[in-house]
Amino acid sequence: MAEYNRVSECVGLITLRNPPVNALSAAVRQGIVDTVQRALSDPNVKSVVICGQNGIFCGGADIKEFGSNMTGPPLIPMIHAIESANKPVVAAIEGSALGGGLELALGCHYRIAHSKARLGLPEVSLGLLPAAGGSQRLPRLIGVPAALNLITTGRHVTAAEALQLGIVDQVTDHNTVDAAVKFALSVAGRSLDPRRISTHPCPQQPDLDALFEEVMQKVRQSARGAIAPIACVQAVRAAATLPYAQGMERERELMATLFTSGQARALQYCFFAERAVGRWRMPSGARWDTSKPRPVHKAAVIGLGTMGRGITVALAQTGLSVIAVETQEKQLMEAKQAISGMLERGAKRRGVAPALDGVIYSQNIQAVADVDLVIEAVFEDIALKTKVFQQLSAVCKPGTLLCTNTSALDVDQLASETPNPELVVGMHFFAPAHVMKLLEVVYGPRSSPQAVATAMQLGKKMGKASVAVGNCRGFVGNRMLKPYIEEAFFLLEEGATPELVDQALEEFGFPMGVFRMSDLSGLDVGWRVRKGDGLVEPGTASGRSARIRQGRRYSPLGDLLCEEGRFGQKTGRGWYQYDKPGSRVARSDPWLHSFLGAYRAQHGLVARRIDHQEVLERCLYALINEGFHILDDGIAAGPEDIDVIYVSGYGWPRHRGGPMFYANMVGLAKVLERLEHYQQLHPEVPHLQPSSLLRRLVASGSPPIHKWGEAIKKLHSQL
Ligand SMILES: CCCCCCCCCCCCC[C@H](O)CC(=O)SCCNC(=O)CCNC(=O)[C@H](O)C(C)(C)COP(=O)(O)OP(=O)(O)OC[C@H]1O[C@@H](n2cnc3c(N)ncnc32)[C@H](O)[C@@H]1OP(=O)(O)O
Repeated sequence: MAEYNRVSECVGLITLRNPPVNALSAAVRQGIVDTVQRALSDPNVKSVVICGQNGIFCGGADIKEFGSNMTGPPLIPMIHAIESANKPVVAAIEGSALGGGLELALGCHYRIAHSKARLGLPEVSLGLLPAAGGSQRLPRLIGVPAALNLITTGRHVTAAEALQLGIVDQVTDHNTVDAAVKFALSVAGRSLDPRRISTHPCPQQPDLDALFEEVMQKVRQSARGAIAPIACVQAVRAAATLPYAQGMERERELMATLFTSGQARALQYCFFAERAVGRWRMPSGARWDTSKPRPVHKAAVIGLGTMGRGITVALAQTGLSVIAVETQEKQLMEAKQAISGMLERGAKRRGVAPALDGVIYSQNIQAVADVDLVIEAVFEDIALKTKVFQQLSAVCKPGTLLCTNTSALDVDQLASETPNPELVVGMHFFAPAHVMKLLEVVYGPRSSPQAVATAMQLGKKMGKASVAVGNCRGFVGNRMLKPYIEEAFFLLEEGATPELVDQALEEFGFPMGVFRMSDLSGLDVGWRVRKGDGLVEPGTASGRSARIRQGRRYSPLGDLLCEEGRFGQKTGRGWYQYDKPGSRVARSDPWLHSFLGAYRAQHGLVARRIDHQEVLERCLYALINEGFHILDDGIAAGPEDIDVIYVSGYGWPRHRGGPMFYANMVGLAKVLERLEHYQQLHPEVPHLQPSSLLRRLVASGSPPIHKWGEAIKKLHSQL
């Protein structure tokens, strides 16, 4: 769909019409081909302007089409036809020009952008490269280093940066189409040869080989196994070293490999999953589009430890007034300094003024009387939290939403201790709360839809990937983490080392393996939880029976390390050793290896050879199996909720789409078969017992992930 009008007598105006982002669907491509042809064949038309409706130029190729048989005119010849036109074609860029949208603009002879527009080639984040000539035209236009940066990171640039880089010719604060029409009139009749980017050589670059080598090394390191960033470098290299036609051929070959790769499917799934989680539903039937959030202008944070500080910063950065409460004076002063520092650094990075005045500090809980929403972030102790909630219920104005940032305690129990349980939800942030993208919004049976809608909207305002989940031990993320960590402990007992387990997980794509992560977050955290659960016993007992607790296999390895004072990085010793407490570089620790040897001997365990595949299958399939239980219990509405939680909060490699998508890619029957295999070998490990949902899905023919909802009626997947 592209509309054609003649304006100012001799300018052909083509408007892309495909809400919401004017993606280049088959119909839009056909519309462009037809209207360009019409403009070029009209003798009264001297120049052409292409714009998009509703303030957005174009969000790129229609990603939804990638999963189907693509029909309609292909992009590349369409853009070539524009570039080789004998009348000037001007792109009027408002809103966004991304991916194929920018490639279309690069085929035009001139580009005029509104000052608020954003431009970029984000294909890499979808597992692709700019394959409608973008990888070949952009380096020719702005040079190899800048093009490499934009194409390998996929970052969006402002109009001002685009002007500085030479991507656009003019930036306007006024009506972009009017400016483009005026511009088009002014250039009518000029020679277009110098404006055809594909005919330009790439700007000369000294030490080209060294540059590509350096960038490739950097990209390989940060890609964690993703193939698209590497293909992006290869495509730009082709632009720098080959004639345009050959460069295009290389672009096509590289794209063909990426396009059919599982990684592109996974990354595109993530794109849609992140949007789908905003369309939340509760088992009661309450849903995002029928639940109106309450306005939140003023919020409060109670407790200014690490989490409370980060939450205060996240709230203040959205422009809210925040009352930050900490009863201990010394803590309050320290927190004020830390929060101000974080706000200042964040503002400097974003080039804005720090919201220091947005935060009012108080030692008195009465100060929160007129806020719209409170986030409690005191120590994880149910008695303390209950007391705080009771105080808040007495102090706050009627209707104030009471949120708890607990990561482990029972949100329903807390709600039941207040006179208005419908106003209570969990807002589970991840440390550091002003940086980490994930927010679990935890509803109980009595939470009102309005309370959930308000917390979800606030999460979105803070730029979080907010996922609504039901209340259960560990919610979604931590509940799935438990079997993953337990399997890693069991693998150590059976002969693995922390290095081996971590290497397998890091090669899979996690930024850190389970043991390095445990050292970072502190071994004492899990120890405290296990003590609370009555699982920790003195470490003198030996044999198999000493490793069965509460009727199931238990590994006391983490407890034994804690008894030695090895809490991880903060004590300089954990699963690894560190130069000094607080240092981050993990080194193999011979003490740990002999400790493991002695432990195995004490318990009559014989070390065996364990390979990466077993590590991955046991850790990941145990985690995935718990994900199926969570779906079956109705704690998550669909697999996309789990996947977004794992990709945004737990370091699951995005190019593998999240645990449930990964299970779908591996094949549900295979996951089931491997779980059954390990369950036979380890009958005392309940989390290896395949979930009945997994069995039912396999029995119903292992439908693809977006059809799980059809097979299992309880799911409310929004994919
Ligand atoms: C044998 C094999 C041969 C292989 C050869 C195959 C060759 C194929 C030829 C391809 C040529 C390559 C072309 C090109 O290089 C590839 C691309 O262009 S890929 C797309 C690149 N574009 C993007 O990544 C942009 C994605 N979108 C965004 O970043 C944002 O949506 C936005 C545009 C900045 C707007 O943001 P918001 O206002 O916040 O809105 P939302 O993000 O919530 O989006 C609203 C709504 O729109 C849907 N949507 C957005 N972009 C697209 C899109 N490009 N295609 C389809 N749909 C899109 C989004 O999903 C939302 O809908 P909802 O999911 O909520 O229903």
